[in-house]
Amino acid sequence: MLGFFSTVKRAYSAFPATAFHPTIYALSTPQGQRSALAVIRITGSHSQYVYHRITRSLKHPIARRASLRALYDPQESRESLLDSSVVLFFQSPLSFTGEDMLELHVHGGKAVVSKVLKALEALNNPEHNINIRYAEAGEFSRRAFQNGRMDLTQIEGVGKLIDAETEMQRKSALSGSTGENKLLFEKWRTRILSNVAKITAIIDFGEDSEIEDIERVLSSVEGDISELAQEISAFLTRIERSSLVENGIRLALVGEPNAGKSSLLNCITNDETAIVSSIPGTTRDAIDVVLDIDGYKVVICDTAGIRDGSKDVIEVEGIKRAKLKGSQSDIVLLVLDASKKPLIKSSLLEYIKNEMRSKKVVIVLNKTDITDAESLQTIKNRILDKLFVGTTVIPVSCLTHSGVSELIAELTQEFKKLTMYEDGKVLVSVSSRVRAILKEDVIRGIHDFKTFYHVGDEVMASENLRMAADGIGKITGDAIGIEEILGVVFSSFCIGK
Ligand SMILES: Nc1nc2c(ncn2[C@@H]2O[C@H](COP(=O)(O)OP(=O)(O)OP(=O)(O)O)[C@@H](O)[C@H]2O)c(=O)[nH]1
Repeated sequence: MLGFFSTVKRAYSAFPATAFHPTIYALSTPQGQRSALAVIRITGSHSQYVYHRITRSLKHPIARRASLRALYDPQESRESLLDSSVVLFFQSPLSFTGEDMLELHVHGGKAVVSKVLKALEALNNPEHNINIRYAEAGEFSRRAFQNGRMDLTQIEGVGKLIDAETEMQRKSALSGSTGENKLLFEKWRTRILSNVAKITAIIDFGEDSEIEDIERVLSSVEGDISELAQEISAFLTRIERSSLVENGIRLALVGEPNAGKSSLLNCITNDETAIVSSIPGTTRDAIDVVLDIDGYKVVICDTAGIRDGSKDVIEVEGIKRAKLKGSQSDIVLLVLDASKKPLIKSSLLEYIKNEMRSKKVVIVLNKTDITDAESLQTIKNRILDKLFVGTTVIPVSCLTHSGVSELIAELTQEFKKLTMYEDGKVLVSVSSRVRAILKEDVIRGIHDFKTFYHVGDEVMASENLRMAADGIGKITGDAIGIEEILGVVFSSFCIGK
């Protein structure tokens, strides 16, 4: 009996849902770049055919074994060697897409890649039912989804993993790509559906039951759903924190003219990895630099010096923008010139105290190389005791770089605090699609369930719970009518993914 079922299962799974779709191919490594290797992937029922034609081998490829093969142009004579390549074959269903898949690891020269791609294109022969074409964006992942190899959250997680630029972005993408989120969403869906089943039983058979039994079941449903709503809300908070990791923590350098803001930016960028080069505006405008600081994506903004009484329209505009950047940032670095008297003008002091009240402000006491130790200690005490009680003061010298590593260590602690949900809980990054469905379908469904539950309308209460469950189905791709969702998910993918 067991043998029969396992045979049936094998026969079924060996036949992917996309079996009659054209075989597709694409360059999976970056396009148009000279490199040691380039990987061309082919997926679909004609993958083996491609293998035979392009290697001129009559033997079946051995699955999951890398072998060195000469590649030939199938259209030309025996001498038409294209390249010598490592070839890997994956047999359906045990491949990324669930279909037969072939990988050609060719040399990464532009001419080699272009010639091999042309050779694959020439294998298209619709008259003989051999449909082979270049893949569309996200088509490999789409087939993986269609053949049940991954759900939508995993596919979106893989997309985020590929896009990750920093260590924290990589970490937060993992829960999606490894299927951890999928398991959590499935658990929620099952929990909601089991509560829907309980209410449905009461609607259908309630007349035959004792009133106390009905009330007991309904209140257990309400209790369980309330608990679940809290769990989902906590998950949403974790997602919100993770969006800081994804979009970058915004750090504004604010201070009076000549305090050393640009010098500090240069110090930090020298020490850390610049992910993207500086994005200049006009010389007096705010400048954003994107950095990787200890695994966190950080957008540092150098702003125009803030001072009163300027008549220069461009400077006035620069000051206005500097203040705006300060208020839009997550952390403000207030740069003060320790050698200057007064240390800070009252207008800037008031501005920081009033406008930056709700923000983390770190005071950077610059130019310590030209300030004696005694005065420095007096200034530090004055800041901590009078000017900005309870803030953090880091003395630095942009000239000698002293104190810069302490400043970076302090900032990293702040980044941790900003992005941490609860001790030990890792960040979780999901697509904006998933976030929207959780808020609009799932949380709203649960909210409306409670409203109808409290007025005693079990039918509408259960209908809204079902809507919440369908929302989760939309997230993972289990919902009926999924086609409209697929376009949204795969539109952001690149070719060969
Ligand atoms: N001695 C000393 N000079 C410094 C230090 N940091 C900056 N400077 C000098 O201070 C002057 C102003 O530095 P900037 O970095 O341009 O100051 P800023 O705050 O960006 O100035 P604005 O663009 O006018 O707002 C320059 O001459 C720097 O060389 C430091 O740590 N020690």
